[in-house]
Amino acid sequence: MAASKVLIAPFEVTPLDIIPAVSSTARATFASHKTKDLQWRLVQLRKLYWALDDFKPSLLAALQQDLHKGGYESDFTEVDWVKNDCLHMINNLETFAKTEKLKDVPVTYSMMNFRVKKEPLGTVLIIGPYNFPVQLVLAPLVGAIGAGCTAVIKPSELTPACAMVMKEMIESRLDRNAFAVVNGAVPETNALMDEKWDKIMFTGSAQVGSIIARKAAETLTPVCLELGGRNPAFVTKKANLALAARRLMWGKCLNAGQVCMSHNYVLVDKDVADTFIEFLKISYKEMFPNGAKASPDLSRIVNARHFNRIKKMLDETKGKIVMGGQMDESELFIEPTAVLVDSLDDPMMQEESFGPIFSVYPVDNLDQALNIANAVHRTPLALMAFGDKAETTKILDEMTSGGACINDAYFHGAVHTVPFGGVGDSGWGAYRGKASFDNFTHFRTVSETPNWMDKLLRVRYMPYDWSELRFLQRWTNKKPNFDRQGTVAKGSGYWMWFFLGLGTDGGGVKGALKRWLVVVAGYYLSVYVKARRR
Ligand SMILES: NC(=O)c1ccc[n+]([C@@H]2O[C@H](COP(=O)([O-])OP(=O)(O)OC[C@H]3O[C@@H](n4cnc5c(N)ncnc54)[C@H](O)[C@@H]3O)[C@@H](O)[C@H]2O)c1
Ligand SMILES: CC1=C(/C=C/C(C)=C/C=C/C(C)=C/C=C/C=C(C)/C=C/C=C(C)/C=C/C=C(\C)C=O)C(C)(C)CCC1
Repeated sequence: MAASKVLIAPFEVTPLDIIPAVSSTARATFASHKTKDLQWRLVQLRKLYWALDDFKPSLLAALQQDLHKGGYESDFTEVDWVKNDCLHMINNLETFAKTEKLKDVPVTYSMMNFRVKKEPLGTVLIIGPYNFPVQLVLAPLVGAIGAGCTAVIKPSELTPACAMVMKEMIESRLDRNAFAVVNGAVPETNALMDEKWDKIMFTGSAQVGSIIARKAAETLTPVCLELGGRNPAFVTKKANLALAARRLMWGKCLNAGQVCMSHNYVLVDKDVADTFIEFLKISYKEMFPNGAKASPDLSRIVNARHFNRIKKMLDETKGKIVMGGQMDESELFIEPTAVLVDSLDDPMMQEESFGPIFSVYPVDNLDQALNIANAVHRTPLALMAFGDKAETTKILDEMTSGGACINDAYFHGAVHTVPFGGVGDSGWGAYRGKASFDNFTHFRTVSETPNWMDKLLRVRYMPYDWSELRFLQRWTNKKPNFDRQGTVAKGSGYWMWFFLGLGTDGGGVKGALKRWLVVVAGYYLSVYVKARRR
């Protein structure tokens, strides 16, 4: 799609003195209750869908201008991706928003209609990063609209063209009193943080995330934090090395590796390290036959500061560059680069790359790989595992991460309908699909006591009467099926199931059915054999 002919307004910082009014307008709109109407929310989501369609040329041009992001990636992972997200919310909103009957209620209270009512949290602030400047503010917005919140968005100032197009798009197409965009950097974010919000959703670095969380704590404002991490990839001897190399290369080349989930380093079995590196080079050639610099498909680094941050990692590494290594500051170009390292202290292991460079660290075995990965960063945002079933199971069992992908680069985080989020210092909370709705929703438990029940409720009123309590307890308290050592006691119920299930408690009902099947088959076989003998 041609993106070059579109005119984008120069970046304009929102004046600090209007920020309180922007926030109070959004709060007043929420207080009017109009956002609680599902039809109102659906109309806003439908308008956002068509706004994305109509503004697509401007958004693609802005992504090209800010990040040199090609139209293909911009459409696939930003504009079209959010359109699909919008449709998913529109198509499922009624189900997500439905009041749910609570089933885990003791029979004693079952007539009190316990339920969970889904209520919008209120007015929320969405702060975005630069790497997917459209997706990472608009997907949270889809969740906020779906949940019935009003919202103010603060896009990254490092992608000014995207910020300006989104401001125009949102404020011209959505309810202006409910949704607004504030543009700017630290002073504007600080001014926004001085306002009262019902939730803050922040996507960005762990360093700024902790500033936001600290400030939010002063007013006990809940936060959803989507942060970064030093994400490991594991490649064992049993992995398909060619595929692992190709898929990991994709993960490092999409958006020039400026992807929060992409691998920082690859822990590869030392016996196959050389072969793996050869396959990386082959994949590079296949993806960029004329070299990465000449390709329209490789984004550039967002600015000189980040270019120099990445360059410094390469300058300071003690490792050996085994693929790539070219750079051109005038174009903010960095070639997809692999560095063979042998020390945990290497900057290529310790710092978040957030660019097209990664390290390859040969290991003796999977246990060593897991020890290293847990030492580098115990709670990364993502983890990628290539190996056989037993190995990938071991990796998932012995190391945590926000999300994980087996046999691919971060595909668990590429789909708009499934929950996405970090763990520990890589993030708090999740969103996307139903999780986006839940992220901005208060799950309010409601019960309703009928008038006629009052006689039954006598037991709770003063003056207390021990005999009434004992009576209630005799009828309603459940008995434990375990002793003081924590061992499950084998009572009459256990033995009944033991005999009916033909011995052992393994396999549950399915196991018992299988055993019965064997017995019945054996019986018919013996009848058949006897009949043949006659
Ligand atoms: N988990 C995720 O979904 C996810 C997605 C994308 C990026 N990230 C992470 O984000 C980082 C890169 O993005 P970035 O450089 O735009 O992040 P950043 O933290 O520098 O900036 C994010 C936002 O915070 C604002 N900001 C910056 N400094 C601030 C301060 N001192 N006080 C208040 N606000 C401030 C910026 O204006 C921007 O809008 C990487 O660490 C990456 O891993 C995480
Ligand atoms: C061919 C037919 C079919 C099968 C089609 C298949 C299997 C298609 C596969 C498509 C793939 C692999 C698409 C990849 C998409 C990648 C995306 C969208 C990446 C997204 C990246 C994101 C969101 C990044 C986020 C970054 C963050 C959060 C932080 O920085 C059938 C089976 C459909 C039948 C018809 C024919």
